[in-house]
Amino acid sequence: MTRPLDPTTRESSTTSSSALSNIQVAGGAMDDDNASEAAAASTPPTSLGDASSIASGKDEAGPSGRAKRARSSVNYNLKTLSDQQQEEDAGQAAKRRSISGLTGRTLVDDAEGERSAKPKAAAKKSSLTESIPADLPPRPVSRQQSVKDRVKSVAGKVSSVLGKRSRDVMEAGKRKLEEVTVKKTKLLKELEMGPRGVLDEIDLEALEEELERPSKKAKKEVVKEEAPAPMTQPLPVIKASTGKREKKWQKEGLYVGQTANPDSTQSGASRKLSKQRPSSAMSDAPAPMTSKLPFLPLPMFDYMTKQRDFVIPYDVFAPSVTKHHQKPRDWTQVNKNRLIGDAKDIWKRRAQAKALPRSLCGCEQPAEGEGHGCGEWCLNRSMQYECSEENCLLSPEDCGNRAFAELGKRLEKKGAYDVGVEVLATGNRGFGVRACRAFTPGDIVMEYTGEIISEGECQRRMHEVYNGKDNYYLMELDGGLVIDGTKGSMARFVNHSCEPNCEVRMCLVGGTPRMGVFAGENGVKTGEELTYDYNFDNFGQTRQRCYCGAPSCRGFLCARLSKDELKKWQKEESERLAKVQAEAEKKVRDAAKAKAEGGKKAGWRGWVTLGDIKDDLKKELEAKAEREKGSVRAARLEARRSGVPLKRTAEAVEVKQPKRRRTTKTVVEFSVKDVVGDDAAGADDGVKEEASPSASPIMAPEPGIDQAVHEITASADTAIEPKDSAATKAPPPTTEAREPKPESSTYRPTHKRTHSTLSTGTSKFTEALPSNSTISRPTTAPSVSETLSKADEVAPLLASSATSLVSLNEDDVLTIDEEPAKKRRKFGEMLKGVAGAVGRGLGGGVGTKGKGKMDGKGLKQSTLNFGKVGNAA
Ligand SMILES: C[S@@+](CC[C@H](N)C(=O)[O-])C[C@H]1O[C@@H](n2cnc3c(N)ncnc32)[C@H](O)[C@@H]1O
Repeated sequence: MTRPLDPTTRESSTTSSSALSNIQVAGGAMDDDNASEAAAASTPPTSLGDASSIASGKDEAGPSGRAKRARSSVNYNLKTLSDQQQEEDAGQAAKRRSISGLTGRTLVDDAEGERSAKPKAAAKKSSLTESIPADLPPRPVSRQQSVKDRVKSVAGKVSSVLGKRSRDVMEAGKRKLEEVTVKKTKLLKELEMGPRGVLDEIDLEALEEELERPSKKAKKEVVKEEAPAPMTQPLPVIKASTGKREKKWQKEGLYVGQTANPDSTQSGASRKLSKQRPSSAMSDAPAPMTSKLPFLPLPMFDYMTKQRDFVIPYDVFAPSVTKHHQKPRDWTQVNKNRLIGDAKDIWKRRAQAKALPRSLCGCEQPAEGEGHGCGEWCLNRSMQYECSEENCLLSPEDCGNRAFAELGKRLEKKGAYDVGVEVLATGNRGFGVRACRAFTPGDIVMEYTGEIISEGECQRRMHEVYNGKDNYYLMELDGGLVIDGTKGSMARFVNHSCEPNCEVRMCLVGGTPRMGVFAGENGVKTGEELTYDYNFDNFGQTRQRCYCGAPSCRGFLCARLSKDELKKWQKEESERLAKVQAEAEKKVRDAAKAKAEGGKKAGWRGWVTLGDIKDDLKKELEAKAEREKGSVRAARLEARRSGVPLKRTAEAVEVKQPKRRRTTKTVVEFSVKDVVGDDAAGADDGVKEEASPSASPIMAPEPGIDQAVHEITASADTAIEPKDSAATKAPPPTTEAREPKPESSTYRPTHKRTHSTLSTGTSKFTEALPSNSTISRPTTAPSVSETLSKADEVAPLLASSATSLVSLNEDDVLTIDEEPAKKRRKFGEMLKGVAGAVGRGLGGGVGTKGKGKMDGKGLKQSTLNFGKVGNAA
């Protein structure tokens, strides 16, 4: 017969209750399986034999209706144990109670106390006892919670604390429970050996606490176990702290934080969806997804799970950052084709021959949302005709084969975005073209325009005009015609690539062939350099290296070379390089050799070594002395030295003095370079003459100044003639011929000047000189020493009789101005100064620009424009 179990009795204690009975009750409170085990295991050995216990136990268990697993080794009869319990004397019970430490009082006292404290419970119990048949032993009531109960409640607490977080926490609790069960089993085994109050040794309070507050280690474990299921996108790597907080930048835009492989985290439906979604040719962005992110997904990700057309509202346009960068110089931009020379005839003939009746392409109107018509199968398109009103029934909006018309409309707007391209310098390939907007596959980017020439003209230009140039802009058009983009559109700057993003196609627009640069099959992104495959069979005379940088680069601006060709080329190239190197080395050796020989001729054009000048000077003085041997001049000089006057010849006496005349202003300008000589000067300069046309009576220049002016201008004049010409070799006029000169006698230069009539003879001062007339700088001129010696000679003469003031302007031009006699001396001084300056230049080493200031003492601050003077080494 079963007895109803009042839950309150489990907590209350009766006189008959004991520690042992507690165990029994606790066993009853457990689930069925454990109950039997616990009951059996927790029952202490009886005084009865084990066999009878087992037998009676079996008998008693039957009616209770509880499933009891038979234990092979030991089983205990609860009923027997209960009876026995009742028969135990109070002393024994009190002893046990005191051992248990649950209360300090004896069991009897305890029982009595409890009875008085809980009369209701006792009354209830008595009523219950009354309802129980007398033959049944009173049910022992536990006054203390069983170990298992407590463990369970602790586990419950644990799970209530952490349970919501994870099942794993529960698992941890379960493990603890098992541990406790093991401990308990051990304990009961010990009890089997005799009651030793081992139970009391278990610190249940501590255990409870331990379970309530898991250790740090346990916490860590829990956190570890709590970590969410692995995500497809690896979590950011946490670096060892450097003590400094580093900012973590997001690498990309919208898709940051998404997994790299959305499939693994996507639901079946969204996986399917993402497969259906067409991958954008223009974007590398991963497909949107909803994954188990550590944070809530942004709203846009929700939108992205739904399939819909996605249109970027506007094309991204990057205005040029190279606006002020280097721009091509020799480029005349021409945006329309121009027929040149015989190309016109070819064009006409071609037009006549091709004047076929046009037919309609017959393409159908595209359905709503289907894009453009006149696609791949358009008849016009396949024949390289552009559709127009004449050959296509579709509207311009619906037709997809009107590239040039579209381009025309775009360019009409003239905006930078509409043009969409810009020229910029590339690193190693000259100029190139960059897209400053995106172009979808097949879009026309620009037209290749220029001069349309015939093939014959093309060959001629190649050999005569562009020979030796690095860049050619010749593009074959059609039917023996070529577009020369030298004067053409921006398309001429498009470089070659072995993996291009554009292609060049010819199209007949209204019967006229036009070349266009079209975006390739992958389109063109903003900022990309436009390229197409030149596809040269042979690019110019030499093979040019290709610097396109594509992985499949062919290496050269030509069709791919065979292995043999490549080997041959490499051999030739290495030979050529070796030759160039040898030449360079030879030059260096020669220079070193020349330096070792004393620096002679070691310099380059414009440099004169000191040794050269000294040698030249010496040689020329000797030659001059030789020339003048027996000359009138030599005689005169000798006469001066000796003090014996020179006897004048009859011829000389006959020479009439020219009539003195005065001009208001006669300015003769000489370049210092003309004075000091071309081999020293090295730059173009002129000798300017300026004279007032109005002649006024002036003093005729004295023979001395005439001679001086002659000498100076002669140095310029002779320079126009080759040095070895008869004029320069002719002996100088005799003294008799020059001083005094007959009025009619005029010194005429040995050559005709076309642009200037610088007067060199006295009578010529009467001539009206064109104002600012200039004598071009001679290409060859007397050497420095020649000029210097002349200057030395001329100076005293001028000092005594010159009528001109000579000044030197910024452009190293000597200006001779007619001035009162008191200033004449200065000319001589100046020339001396020139000589001095030359000397200083030689000593100082550098004289780069003819420039000077003159004061009473001579030329100051002079630097002479005959290049660098000094030791070239
Ligand atoms: C039609 S032009 C292109 C524009 C040219 N870069 C310029 O500055 O005028 C062709 C020339 O550009 C150079 N070039 C073009 N593509 C090149 C490449 N991939 N590698 C090396 N040079 C290239 C070659 O000198 C070639 O002769």
